[in-house]
Amino acid sequence: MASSAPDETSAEALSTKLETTQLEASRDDGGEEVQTAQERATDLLESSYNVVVKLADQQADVNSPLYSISSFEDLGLHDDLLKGLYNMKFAKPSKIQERALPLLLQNPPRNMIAQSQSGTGKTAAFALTILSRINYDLKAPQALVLSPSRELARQTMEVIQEMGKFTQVTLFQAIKDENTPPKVTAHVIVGTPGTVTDLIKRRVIDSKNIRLYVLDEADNMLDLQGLGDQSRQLKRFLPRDCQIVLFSATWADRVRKFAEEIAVNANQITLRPEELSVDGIKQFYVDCRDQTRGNKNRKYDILVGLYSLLTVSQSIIFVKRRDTADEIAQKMSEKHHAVVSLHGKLEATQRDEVIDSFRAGKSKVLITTNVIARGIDIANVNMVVNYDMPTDQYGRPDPETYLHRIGRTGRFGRTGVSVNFIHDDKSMEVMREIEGHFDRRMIQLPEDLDEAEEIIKKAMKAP
Ligand SMILES: Nc1ncnc2c1ncn2[C@@H]1O[C@H](COP(=O)(O)OP(=O)(O)OP(=O)(O)O)[C@@H](O)[C@H]1O
Repeated sequence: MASSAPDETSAEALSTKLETTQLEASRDDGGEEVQTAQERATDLLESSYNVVVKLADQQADVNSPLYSISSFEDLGLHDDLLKGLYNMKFAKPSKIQERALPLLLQNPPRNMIAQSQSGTGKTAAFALTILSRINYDLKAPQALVLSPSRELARQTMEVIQEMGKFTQVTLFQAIKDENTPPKVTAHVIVGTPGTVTDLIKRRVIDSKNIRLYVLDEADNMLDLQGLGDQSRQLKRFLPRDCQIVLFSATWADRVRKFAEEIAVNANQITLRPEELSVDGIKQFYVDCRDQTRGNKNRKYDILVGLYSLLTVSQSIIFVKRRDTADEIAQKMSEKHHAVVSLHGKLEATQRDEVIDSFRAGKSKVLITTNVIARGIDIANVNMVVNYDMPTDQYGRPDPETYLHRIGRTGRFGRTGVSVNFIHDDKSMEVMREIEGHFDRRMIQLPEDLDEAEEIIKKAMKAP
């Protein structure tokens, strides 16, 4: 990398700018356990609801996952990367960045299994590692990032591109239906497991120089119920000394052992389930059970009723089935809501159009299945609706998916609201189990939708 002189985007200039910004913050429980050798810490969590967290506030709450004692300069990053970070208006590292980066960058490289609450900046942690480790003179793939969905792969690619703006980095997007050259020479490959496996097998991607293998949403990527096998199989194509980095907000016990098998002797940063909820996200439910009146559409009527009252900047509604997503989207469009639906049945190009239009704010409500439950980062999403509670393939409660879904709001210190729609005793049971898992009570919204709207509105504003 060419060295760079600090310019008007320097840390000082940036922090002065930040200190003049009006922000609010609050604190609550949460925590983190860093397990390099014996080091352990129990932490609290802070949330704020503006774009950046005021430095002074962060310093006041040492237990926030957004708090750190270091600066990016302290982490020994190259000037070109610092410039990239300032350009993205990142003033200070979050806790996961502060803790993970020195471990990720140590030599000889060590594997890493890391956990941090949703929206706390895991992507930047591995993106900076990648950009720090590349030999820019070698025109060959050196880092491979796998994501569970094309939407997340595209987003991650853009983040690395943006962060590496002042470097010579080149990237390749290995997702279905992309134009593929005969030979990929880009430094970094970001893709989904199926397409990457196919390209490696066809030798379009030469894996011999890959020194960094990152599984984002790694629990999902290693879970046999998820994308398991391909991500694990891919390891055999990689050099033996390749550094393996696994990141997620959730690590169900059943997948942790796979993680430890694939990332041997890894440094680990872990959280307890009760520390995982982001306090900026206020969790509600509405009881749509209707034993007396026999209104089959009650759940839908409440949904539309709420949306006609609420002023939400952007929101995501999660449903179980693709046809439900389309059906609700159609009905809500008829009521003049700017709605789109996204699920695995759409063509790749359609999926790209839908998510791009939502990201650009052209559509306000995105109705989707679990395809984008993970990782998607859209700042204006201030409400998530679980129209159907998340369950696994056997109908059992799926707390991990729940956490990822609601984590599409309340990102990096912002506030957000989640609302669960409970339509029968089974869905109530699922919600209660999820409450127990995270040790969090969800607040019931009143039947009167005007009152419910007031409560939601207040929660969206409250720090
Ligand atoms: N140090 C920082 N300063 C300011 N903003 C940051 C910083 N680090 C990350 N962000 C921003 O915070 C948001 C969330 O980051 P990111 O998407 O990496 O979260 P995550 O931990 O990967 O979440 P998830 O678990 O949902 O995948 C992004 O918009 C990112 O640009």
